[in-house]
Amino acid sequence: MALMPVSDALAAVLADVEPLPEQMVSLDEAHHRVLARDVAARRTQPPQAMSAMDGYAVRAADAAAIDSRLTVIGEVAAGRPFTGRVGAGEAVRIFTGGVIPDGADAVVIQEDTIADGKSVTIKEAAIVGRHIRPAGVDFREGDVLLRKGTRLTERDLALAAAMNHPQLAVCRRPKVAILATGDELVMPGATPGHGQIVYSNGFALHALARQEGAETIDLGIAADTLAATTAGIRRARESGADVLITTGGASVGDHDLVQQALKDEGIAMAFWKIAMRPGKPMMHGRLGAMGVIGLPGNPVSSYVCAFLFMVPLIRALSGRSVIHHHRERALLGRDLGANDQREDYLRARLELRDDGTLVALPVSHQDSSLLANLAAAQVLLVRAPFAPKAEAGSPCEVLRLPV
Ligand SMILES: Nc1nc2c(c(=O)[nH]1)N[C@H]1C(S)=C(S)[C@@H](COP(=O)(O)OP(=O)(O)OC[C@H]3O[C@@H](n4cnc5c(N)ncnc54)[C@H](O)[C@@H]3O)O[C@H]1N2
Ligand code: MOO
Repeated sequence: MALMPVSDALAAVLADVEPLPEQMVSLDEAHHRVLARDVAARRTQPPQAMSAMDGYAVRAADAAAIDSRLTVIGEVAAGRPFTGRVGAGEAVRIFTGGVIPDGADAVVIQEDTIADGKSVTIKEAAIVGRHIRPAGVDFREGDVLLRKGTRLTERDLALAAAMNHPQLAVCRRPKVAILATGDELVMPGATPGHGQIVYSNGFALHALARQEGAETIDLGIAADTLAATTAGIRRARESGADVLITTGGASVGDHDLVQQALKDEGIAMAFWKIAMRPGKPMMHGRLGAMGVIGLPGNPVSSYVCAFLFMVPLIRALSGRSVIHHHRERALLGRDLGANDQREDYLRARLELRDDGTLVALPVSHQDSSLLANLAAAQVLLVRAPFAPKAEAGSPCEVLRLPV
């Protein structure tokens, strides 16, 4: 198969992907979940005009002159409205959040009054509407304030609560099973034997998937045999995973068995090999209802491909309306040579200059095994296939990596 352009590969990964079914969750469980439906206010907020300050509710006309003296006929606190009416020459003691009594059209703050038993002297002229929050100034019953596809922030939760929703309809979290392959891999903390490598890819993949709202299933490390790889793939299906992510064994070597195992299990392979660097040997297909992304084993290739393909897939399954990474403009921090047929995703540091411009400085060693400079990078600098050489200071596009 020929190398597939990155944009075509991404379109294939996302083709026909539908948001997962909805479920109701309490507000406590809804943080960072994705709304499956629009949410309309169940009440008007505030439901009545309310005081924004502690002071006196008055008729502005009676309190327009300094030293006006008004009779205090009652008190209103938050949750305890005053049932009477403020008439000429009268005032009602009021506290923040109290319902403005009938007849009153202004609040004079406590600091601008002198209270004297049953009367109050006004020391600052009242103005109609001053310190009053009109009914519905925040929102009205029926207003749609949260949209389907929104990933709920903590602020959205407060708003949903104020709209009187104890629960929200969200999409089920995607289940992402992660299977590593490689005889050479040992877990962190072990003492690696000669030629052994410490397993690292899965830690980034699980964390990235979870950060995007997925539930992850750890299928461990399969040995480089067809039987072990196939067993891992079967466990993914049995676990009900929506997505299987494999890492390693994606290339052309004698021990690269992932593609063969997937084919033996009946995968409908959409592509293998992308015109990108790092990440060329990535593959994608569907095994029944389960989407499969076969990531390359090189640690940086594995991460960059997951960032570019797994993340949008998880977002689409989660029901998010915004699934694509946002490209930002920056200036190139150093000269770059002409590019070949592979779209490049260069690890780069991002600097903010005093004049507000962003400068992306690609690290000098871009080998796909180098995790230290992946961790140190803040962005991936995107270079189109066959981009001509570019000088420091010329415009470029970057994708910010998660913090
Ligand atoms: N003749 C060719 N050789 C290679 C090609 C090619 O086109 N022709 N492509 C190269 C590219 S590009 C990549 S990327 C790699 C990807 O190969 P695999 O997916 O088969 O990866 P492995 O061989 O299994 O591993 C590569 C490397 O990464 C280490 N690794 C693997 N898994 C993990 C893990 N979970 N944690 C940490 N490190 C891991 C592994 O030990 C190897 O060192 O193929 C090139 N070859
Ligand atoms: O695609 Mo590989 O990731 O160039 O090393």
